Amino acid sequence: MILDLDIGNTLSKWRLKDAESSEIRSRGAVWTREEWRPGADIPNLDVVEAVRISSVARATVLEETVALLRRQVRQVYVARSTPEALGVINGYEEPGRLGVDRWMGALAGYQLAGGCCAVDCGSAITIDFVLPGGVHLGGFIVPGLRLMKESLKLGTRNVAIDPESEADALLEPGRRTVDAVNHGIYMAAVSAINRIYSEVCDQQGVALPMMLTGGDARVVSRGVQVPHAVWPDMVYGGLEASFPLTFAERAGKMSGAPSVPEPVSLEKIRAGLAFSMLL
Ligand SMILES: Nc1ncnc2c1ncn2[C@@H]1O[C@H](COP(=O)(O)OP(=O)(O)O)[C@@H](O)[C@H]1O
Ligand SMILES: CC(C)(COP(=O)(O)O)[C@@H](O)C(=O)NCCC(=O)O
Ligand SMILES: [K+]
Repeated sequence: MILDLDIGNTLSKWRLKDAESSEIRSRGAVWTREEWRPGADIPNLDVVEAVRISSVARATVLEETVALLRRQVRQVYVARSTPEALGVINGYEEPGRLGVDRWMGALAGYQLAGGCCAVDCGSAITIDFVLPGGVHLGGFIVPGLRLMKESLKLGTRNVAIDPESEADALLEPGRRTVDAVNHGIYMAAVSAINRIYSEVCDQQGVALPMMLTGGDARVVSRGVQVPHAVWPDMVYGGLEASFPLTFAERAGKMSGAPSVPEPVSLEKIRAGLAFSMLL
């Protein structure tokens, strides 16, 4: 079995993948914490022959996790943000400082679609751009839904936005604190994504396919007007592309990869921008 770890600032997600069939056997998430001890929530390492890790947690937490894993697992692969990988040129002045989850998302998006806009809706909402030739432009970081809610300190922290609620209901003015907060942070997130995407496509003269991932992707997706695909396992896709271990991965296949969304024309994006300027 292959154990893939996506350690974020809020949740540490894991996924067990069959090394022969490439089938996903199980998955889970535990709150990211300072020290890592295998508990009921981490799968039994006896069946694990390889671990692949994307982590944005503090270096010491990662080092400790890796040390613990190396004692029990033959192959441990730790993803790093590098100046170049798989045809993508890291756009950061200091490439190593780009969040590894963002780099994994960019690599997965590029392997799937070529040029793309990779949006990860987690503790933070990150928006990265890779041009058709593989040049990563860098990106934008916006507080995630939960962080925006917490920063308001209005006691609505535990009231999540209902992923099934109608999108346009979220466009209505809230008549209770929890609605005012949820509608507000939802609009802040989706407005930022829609506008940033349009501005960068306009600057670069290319309409890019957008992929959305992260724990809040489903909620945010309904408000994103840009044609896009939701790819929950996009960060894992970057691990599969970076450290291919199964037959399918060696053929470039990434689990759960969606079909590439057809972007709208550049003209339409520019018209939309011009219109928003008029408002
Ligand atoms: N099971 C869950 N427990 C807590 N938050 C969840 C859960 N599923 C989805 N979420 C939402 O996803 C967000 C965390 O998404 P995630 O992409 O895992 O963040 P990160 O990668 O920054 O740890 C939370 O802020 C919350 O809004
Ligand atoms: C921006 C992030 C905190 C997002 O992490 P996440 O929301 O997935 O927990 C992470 O990508 C990170 O720590 N980045 C390093 C700084 C940067 O990317 O510029
Ligand atoms: K994330």
